[in-house]
Amino acid sequence: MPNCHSESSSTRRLHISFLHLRAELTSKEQNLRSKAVEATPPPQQGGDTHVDGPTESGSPPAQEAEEASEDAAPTPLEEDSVVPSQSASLPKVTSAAASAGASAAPASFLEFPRWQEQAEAVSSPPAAQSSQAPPSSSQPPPQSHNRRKAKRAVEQAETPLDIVFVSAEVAPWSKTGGLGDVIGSLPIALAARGHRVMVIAPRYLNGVSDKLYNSAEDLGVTVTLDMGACGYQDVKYFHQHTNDVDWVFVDHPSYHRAGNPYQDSNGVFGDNQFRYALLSLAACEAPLQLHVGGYRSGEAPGFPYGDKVVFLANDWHAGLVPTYIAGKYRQHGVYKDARCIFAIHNLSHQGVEPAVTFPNFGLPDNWYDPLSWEYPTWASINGPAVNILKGALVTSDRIVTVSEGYAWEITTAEGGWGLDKVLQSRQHVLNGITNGVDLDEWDPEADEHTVANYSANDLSGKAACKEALQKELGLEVNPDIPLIGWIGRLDHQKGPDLVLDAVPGFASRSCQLVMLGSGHPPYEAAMREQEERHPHHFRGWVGFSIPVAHRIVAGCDIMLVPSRFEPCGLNQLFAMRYGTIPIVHATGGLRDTVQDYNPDSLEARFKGTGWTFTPPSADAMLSCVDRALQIRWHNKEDWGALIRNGMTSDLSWDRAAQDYEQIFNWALMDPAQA
Ligand SMILES: Nc1ncnc2c1ncn2[C@@H]1O[C@H](COP(=O)(O)OP(=O)(O)O[C@H]2O[C@H](CO)[C@@H](O)[C@H](O)[C@H]2O)[C@@H](O)[C@H]1O
Repeated sequence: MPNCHSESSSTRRLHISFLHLRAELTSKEQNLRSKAVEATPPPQQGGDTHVDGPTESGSPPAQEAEEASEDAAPTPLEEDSVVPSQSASLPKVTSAAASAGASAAPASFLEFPRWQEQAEAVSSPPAAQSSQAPPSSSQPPPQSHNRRKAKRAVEQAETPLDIVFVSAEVAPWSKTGGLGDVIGSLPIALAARGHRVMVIAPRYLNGVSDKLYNSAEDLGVTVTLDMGACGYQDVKYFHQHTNDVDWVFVDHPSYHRAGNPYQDSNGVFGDNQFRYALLSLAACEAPLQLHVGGYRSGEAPGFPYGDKVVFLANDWHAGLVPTYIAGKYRQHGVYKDARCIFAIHNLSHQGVEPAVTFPNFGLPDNWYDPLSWEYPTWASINGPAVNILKGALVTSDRIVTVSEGYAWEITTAEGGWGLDKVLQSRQHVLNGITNGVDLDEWDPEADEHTVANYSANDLSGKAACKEALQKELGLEVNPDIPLIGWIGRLDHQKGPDLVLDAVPGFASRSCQLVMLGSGHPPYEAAMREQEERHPHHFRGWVGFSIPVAHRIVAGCDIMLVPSRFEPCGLNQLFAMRYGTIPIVHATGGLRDTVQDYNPDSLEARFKGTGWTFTPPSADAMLSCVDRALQIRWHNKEDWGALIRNGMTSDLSWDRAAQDYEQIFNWALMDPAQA
C-alpha cells in the first residue's frame, strides 16, 4: 500500500459520517454500519465520496439523498501519515519493451453481488421451482469478448480520430452497472465508424473472475508514475484487440483484491482516490508508450497512438485525466493538440476527499484551485476538500452526459449535487447524448439466455418466455396474469423502496411482481419479507445475474423504472427492445427515452412506447400501472402497437456514436480549455 498523505483519523470519522449518516437512515441501518466499521481492516486511504443531497422530504426528486452501492459501506479508518509533496515530473518508462443461467436452490446471499461472475450465483426466491442448478463460480464467465455476430454496415466517419476511453469499469471484464455497459459498447460503435479506439481500465484480479483477462497479453511495458505523496508507482499494461478496439488493462497491486472494483465486504476501499488517480495517470501514458496501433496478437508490435488523441474520461474515477493533461503534460509540450471530453454517467459520485489529500495526486501546487471545493451547506461535513469530478468539469474541453434531460437537470440546484454553478459556467460546452443498447447482447431474436426467441413480427416466443419465467419463479403459470419486473442496484436512486411499498397494491390487482437486485442490505431484507407476505404475487431475487436479467426483461409484460433520478437508464431501453412496456418516473433520461402512450392521440399512438409518472411515489406508480393494465385488458390492439413502437425504436449505439463524433470534432475546432 502506498504511503500516502492522509487526513487525520478524526477527520476521517467526520468523513464517514458525511458519507453515511442520512436523514432517512433507520437505527437498524446505522447498527449495521457501525458493525461494518468495527470489522474494517487497517489503514487504507481515500474512498469514493458520495455527495449527500438534501433529504427526500424537502427537495425535488433529482437531489434526494441516496445510498449508492459503490459507497454503501463505511470507509476504513487510517492513521495520520503526512508525506511532503513531490514536484511534478513526467512518468518514466523503465522497460526495454517500451521501445518496442438460471438459478434454483437458494444460495447464500452474495457478498459482492454486483461483481459479474460471482453474482451469477444469485439467491433464488424460496418458492422458485426451477429445475436448473445455479451456475457455480468456477464455471466460465457468461460472456466472452468474442467478435460480434456479424458486422453491421455503418457509415464511415469523415475524419477518423484516435480516441482513448478511460473508465473504472468495462463490460464484460468489470461491469457493475451501466457505466460498464457503455464502455463495453460505445468504443466498438466508434471503431466500426473507422476510428482508432483504445479503452483503458484497471486489470482487476479478485480471484473469481480473473479468467476474463486471459486473452489480454502483457505488453512488457512498465511505466513508473509519480504519484506525489503516494510515491513512485510502477504500472504494467495488458492488451487485447477485439471488435477492432484496443482494450488495455492497467496492472497494479492495488487492483488485485477480492470484491468488486470499488469495495469488498468491509465496505468501500479506503484507497480509491489513489487507485483511480493512478488509473488516470496510467491512461495519460498509454497513448504515448504502448505500441498497439495496428496491433494484432502474434504480429509485430505496431506504433503508439501518439499525443494527438481525443480522450473520453468517464465519471470521477477518470476525472483526473484532463487535469493531468493540463497540469503535467502540456507544461512539457505534450498533448497540446489533444482534447479531453469528460463524460458524466452519475453526478452523485464525485471523488471528494479532504483537501489535505491533494499532494497524493502528484500535481504541481498551483493546480490545487481547479480541484478545490467546499462542501455545500446541506452536506453533513464541511471544510476544504478536493473534488476530482469538479476538477474534470473545469479542465476538460467539453462535457457530455448520457441524456439531454440530465444535461439540463445537473445545471439546476435540485439536480446539480453542489456542482450546478460550475456546470452552468460551462453550459456552452455541455451536451447530452442518450445511451444506446448493445444490439448483439440484447437481441430478442437471438438471446441465448431465454427459452425462446422472437421479433416484433412474431411475438409467440415472448409468451413462451413469460411462461418459463413464471415457472422459474414458482408463480402461477397464466398468460393473463400481468407479470411486472424491476432490475437494478438496491439503492435509493433506483427507487426499490417505492416498488416494495407497492407490493400490496400489486397483489390486490392480482399482478405478479419480480425484483432482481442487490446492494443496500435493508432493501434485500425487505425483498425477502415481502416475498414471505405475498408468496403468490412477489419474488425478490437478491444477486447480480445477467442471464436472469435477460429472462426478466423478455418474460415480463411491464418493466418498472421508478428511479428518483436517472442520468439515462438502460433497463427501459432493454425493455422496449424486448416488447416489455416501460413504466418510468419522469426524470432525466427516462423522460427522454419513454414516450407516453395515449390512445386518444393519433401521434401518441404511433410514437408511444410506455408511460411516465410523477412524483416518484408508490401511488403514482400504481396509478400509472392501472392505466397500462386498462389498455392491456381492454385494448389488445393498442397494447400490440405499444410493443411494436418500442421494438422498432432506433436504440443503436451507432446513433449515439455519431453524436459523440460531433462532440469530438467541436472540441478539436476550439482551443484547448486548460
Ligand atoms: N442485479 C442485477 N443483475 C443483473 N444485471 C443488473 C443488476 N442490477 C443492474 N443490472 C444491470 O446493470 C446495468 C445498470 O444500468 P443503469 O442504466 O441502471 O446504470 P447505473 O445506474 O449503474 O449507471 C449510470 O450510468 C448509466 C450509463 O450511462 C446510466 O444509464 C445510468 O442512468 C447511470 O445511473 C443494466 O445493464 C442492468 O440490467
